[in-house]
This record gives sequence, structure tokens and C-alpha cells, in this order.
Amino acid sequence: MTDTLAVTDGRVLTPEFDVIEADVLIDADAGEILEIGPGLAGDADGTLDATDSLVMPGLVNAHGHATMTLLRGYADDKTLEDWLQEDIWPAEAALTPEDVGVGTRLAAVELIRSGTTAFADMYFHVGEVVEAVREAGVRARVGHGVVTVGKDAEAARDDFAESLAVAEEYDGAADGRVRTAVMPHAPHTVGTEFFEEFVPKAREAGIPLHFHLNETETYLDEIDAEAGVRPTEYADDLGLLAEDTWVAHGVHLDAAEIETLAERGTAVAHCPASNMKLASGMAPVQELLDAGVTVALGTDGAASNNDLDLFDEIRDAAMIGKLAADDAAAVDAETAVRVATEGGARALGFDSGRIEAGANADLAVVDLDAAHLTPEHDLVSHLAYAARGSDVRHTVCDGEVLMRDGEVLAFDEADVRERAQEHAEALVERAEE
Ligand SMILES: CSC[C@H]1O[C@@H](n2cnc3c(O)ncnc32)[C@H](O)[C@@H]1O
Ligand SMILES: [Zn+2]
Repeated sequence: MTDTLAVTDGRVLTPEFDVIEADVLIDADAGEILEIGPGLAGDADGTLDATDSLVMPGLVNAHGHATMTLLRGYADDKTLEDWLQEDIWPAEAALTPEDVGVGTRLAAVELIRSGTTAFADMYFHVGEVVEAVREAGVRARVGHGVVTVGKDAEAARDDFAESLAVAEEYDGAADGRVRTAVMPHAPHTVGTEFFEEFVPKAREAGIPLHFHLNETETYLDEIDAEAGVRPTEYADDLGLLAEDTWVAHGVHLDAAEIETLAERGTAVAHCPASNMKLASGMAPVQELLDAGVTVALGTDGAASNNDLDLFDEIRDAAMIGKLAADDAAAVDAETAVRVATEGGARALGFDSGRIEAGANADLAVVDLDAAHLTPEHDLVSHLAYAARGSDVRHTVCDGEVLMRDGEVLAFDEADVRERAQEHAEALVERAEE
């Protein structure tokens, strides 16, 4: 017999971005939405009350490094290059697999609390990330991040080979909620010969790719010095761009690069808060959208953000999108919410990001009973410009309730936070020895 859940008595954001009064009936076993309409509570085995609330698709965080919650507030107010080289990479050299498990659990609590049901993760010790995702009940596209600069040829090959092996090992884990990708860090941090050797192998195995692209001007200069071309052309020549590939940042893209991304069907995970904090620049989001590129949103790691609340990213994307285009109509409210939901789902290859029969039952229920969400002229405007992650009341992923009335069900949250504090302190102590 099917186990069903009805989200009742709320208003629902439809794929057309209408807001309708309806219940949402979910097949909890299949993890799918069955029906949207009035009076469905009677048909369900369980209910989730959405009175005075808006039922929206779960948010999708399309770029990040979950373990970096342990480094939140460790080093701020620097450029990307100084921050990575002086603080972050030395700290990461002292990371243990257990740290990754603890940091990812902390990230999962934060994601669930703020209505994010799917995320991308590029990091190390991916087995630990997968275990945390399994326990949390969220959905994720994970991969081992490859850096070959500073390594001898054998260590560099091993690193890229590990990314491929990890992607093959964990794809489909956690009842299919975990999918994988091969994740070379960036065009300038991985040697050309390793791309040439391993990208065809990933393509043959049907494994998607994910990497940082054109985040800062310094990084453009490095590829220019090495290959004399823009990084997007360099990546394209190496076969790195395709429909199942998504890149992070895409801040400094010229018109030809935007065209190439559109032609290849490669999505861009825009990370506005990280780009502002590190003063990396303003991504041409409206130009990307106008060219037909799928745009998604990412927080990047919590050490460059400094939280994992995607409602901030929605607002930031709309704000900085207008500044970048010098046009107040650019990246409007509906667009910003769409990129955080359906754009992210498309980039990560999940059948989520919309409330529709047959789609994954990945939802966030936002409590509208708040001063900062009053009056109700336009709820999509509220989602883009006024709502916060802390307004999320319930989170559902794959048909399972992960947070009910503000209580995260998968973890003992106090224990996760205590362990994170201990591991963060010990990590920094080891790093600074
Ligand atoms: C090889 S695993 C991922 C690697 O990326 C580092 N990282 C974190 N934030 C950024 C960013 O904004 N740009 C480039 N690299 C970043 C992270 O610390 C890991 O070392
Ligand atoms: Zn990143």
C-alpha cells in the first residue's frame, strides 16, 4: 500500500508562478508529487499543516563546499587568492575524514532549516559527505575536487583518478538521492595533460563535470599566460563543456564565452554573496539568461558567504543582477526565484524545482505570518526580496519530512553543533601548529 502525505490548507506556488489555494498530495514511498488540488487531506496517511503558509519548491544550492561550515568566520575580508593561499588551503591540509562528516552534517542542518532540499558539493573524503547526506535525507550531487598544481605527476594522476572512481562508486547512493560528478577545481589549478587524459574517461562513463570558471580576473590571466585564450575556449577545447556540465561563478565572461556556454548547454551556478564578499566581480546574469544559459544559484562554502541561506542568494542575485546590467528590471523577482528552484534542479540533473504531479516531492513551506511579510501584495516578491531562511516552517525531500514546525528530524541539532564547534577548534589548532 502506498504511504501518502498531504500538505494541507496552504497556498501553493505553481510552475506558472501562480499562487493557488490547494493541498499537495505526495507519494512518500516513491518520493513523488501525486496531485495538487483542494480537499486532498482525506486521502492521505499523514498531513503537514500549511495554514498561513506558502508551499514552494525546495531550494537548490548548485555550488558549495559543505565542510567549510567548520571554517565559517575563520578568515574574512580578503581577496579569493589571498584567502585561499594564506588561510583556507593551510587549514584544509589538516582536515580529517571525520571533520568532513561533522561539517557536512552542520551544513545539512542549515540547509534543511532554510528550505534547501538539494545541493552540490565539491570536496574531499566524499564517502563521509555521502553518509551525512544519507542521514540528513536531502538530495545532493557530490564529487571529489581535483587540484593538480603543486603535485608531482603521479600524485596528480591519482587525484584525478580518485575523482572518477568516487563518482562511479557513489552514484545512486542513499536510495538514489546522491548523484555524482567529476569535479576538477578550475582550469588553472589542473594541468592540461590531466584534463586530456581524464575528461574523455568521464564522458565515456556518462559522468557529469563541475568546476569553477572565470571567478576572478587573476584566474583569467593565468589561462591567458598559459594558453593565450579565454578560459571558456580553453575548457571547450578540452571537452569540458556539455549539457550535463555546470560551472560555478562565471563572473568575468565576455560575449563569445556566453555564446559558447549557451551552445554547449552548460549551466552556470551564480554565487552572488561569495562574489561580493571576495570582491570577485559581478556576473552578467541577465546576459546569460538572455542568451539561453541555464542559471542556478549557489552559496559557495560557508567560509566565503558566511551562511547557507539561499533566500539571501535570491535577493542578492536580483540586486547585483540589476547593478551588473545597469537596469532595475533585470533579474526580476520571478526570475530570481526560478533560478533558485528550477534552474538549480536543471543544473544538477534532478527532477525537482517545481510543484507538479510526477516531480520529486522536494518542498519548502514558508510561514507568511510575520511582520516582514505583511502586507501580501505579491508573494513572489516576498520570496525574492523579504523572506528569510528562518521563515521556513517545514522542509520535505523525496517525500520525507526533514523539518516539521521548525524541528529538524534527522539529527540531534544540539549534538551536531557541539561536535562542529569541537572539530572546528581542533582543526584550526592543528592547522596553526
Ligand atoms: C578541491 S575541493 C574544492 C576547493 O575549492 C576551494 N574553494 C572554496 N571556495 C572557493 C572559491 O570561491 N573559489 C575557488 N576555490 C574555492 C575549497 O577551499 C577547496 O580547497
Ligand atoms: Zn567554490
